[in-house]
Amino acid sequence: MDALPAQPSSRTDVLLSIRGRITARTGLVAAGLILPFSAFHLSQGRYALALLDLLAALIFGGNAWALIVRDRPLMPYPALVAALALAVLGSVHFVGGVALHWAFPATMFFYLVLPRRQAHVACALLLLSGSGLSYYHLGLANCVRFVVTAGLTLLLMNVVLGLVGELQQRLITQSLTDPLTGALNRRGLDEALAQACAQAAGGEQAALVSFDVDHFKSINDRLGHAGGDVVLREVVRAAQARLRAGDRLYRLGGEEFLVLLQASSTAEAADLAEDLRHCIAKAEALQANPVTVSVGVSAWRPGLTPDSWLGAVDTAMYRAKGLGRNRVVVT
Ligand SMILES: Nc1nc2c(ncn2[C@@H]2O[C@H](COP(=O)(O)OP(=O)(O)OP(=O)(O)O)[C@@H](O)[C@H]2O)c(=O)[nH]1
Repeated sequence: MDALPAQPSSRTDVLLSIRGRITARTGLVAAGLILPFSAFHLSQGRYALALLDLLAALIFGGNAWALIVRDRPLMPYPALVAALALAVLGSVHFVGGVALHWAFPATMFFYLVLPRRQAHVACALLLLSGSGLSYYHLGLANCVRFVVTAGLTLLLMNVVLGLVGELQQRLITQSLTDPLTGALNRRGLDEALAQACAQAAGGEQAALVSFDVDHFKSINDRLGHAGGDVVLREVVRAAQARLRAGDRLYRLGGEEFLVLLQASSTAEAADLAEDLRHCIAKAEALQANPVTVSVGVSAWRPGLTPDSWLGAVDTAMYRAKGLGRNRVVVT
């Protein structure tokens, strides 16, 4: 059974959703910091360098402006990175090896605006050319210093991004999971149903199974609320043991659950629902206090929307209740 739908991880692109904001803010700060250098070089008669810094400040500032006002960058991020790398190397050309200091914030910026792998490549290229220039301008000892400190900067940046990715994954998992039972909660359900409807309309089969614990109030009355919680956890454990990879189990609230079955016809979903009812009734951990469930089944058919599909399976489940509970009703 799928614990969670696929989510972005530290291995994919952890900054995807906040890249624009990061780029706009760092761009504004960078433009503000670089402009005084341009003015200084101008006052010293170093016109080429003044122009280079002015260009870099305009690119950063213009890009930040476009992100803030139009919500999209002035130039694609790889082009921005290339411009920045050229500005760093250009500074070294005009000022000498000391300008290699710019390579440190530049490489960190690369990791903020590019996906990890692209940033690795961009950093490798900049550091390779930077170490060549460092050797040429500053000699072997300073070249080694540059390579080691730049390498450490990259390492630390990757550690931070790795931690961000881990925390992000943990937050996503927590926000989509019911803390009591470990089933999925309602949060991701609307999206999953909309996706399943779209796929089903395209020819794939899908079905919903809704089940509700019978007389759960009296179980709570007998065992206490904590005992009722244990029962809910065991019900989920028994159900999960029967579900297949790709099936998703949601806790809709209280003692009501929903399973989204991929690639299932009405007959297959009905069989699985019957198995679920049986597995829960016979669950070893529940033998001291056996529980039964009433189950509704609804395979997707043309015309069903996420809401009407949910309504259909709910109606089937309530019919199972009305017919005496502990049974499966297929709609
Ligand atoms: N232990 C526990 N009880 C809960 C939780 N959420 C809801 N409940 C209880 O579940 C019970 C649900 O009762 P009802 O909706 O009357 O349904 P029922 O007794 O199962 O009766 P039928 O569904 O008609 O078979 C209520 O007593 C709620 O307080 C929970 O997280 N833990």
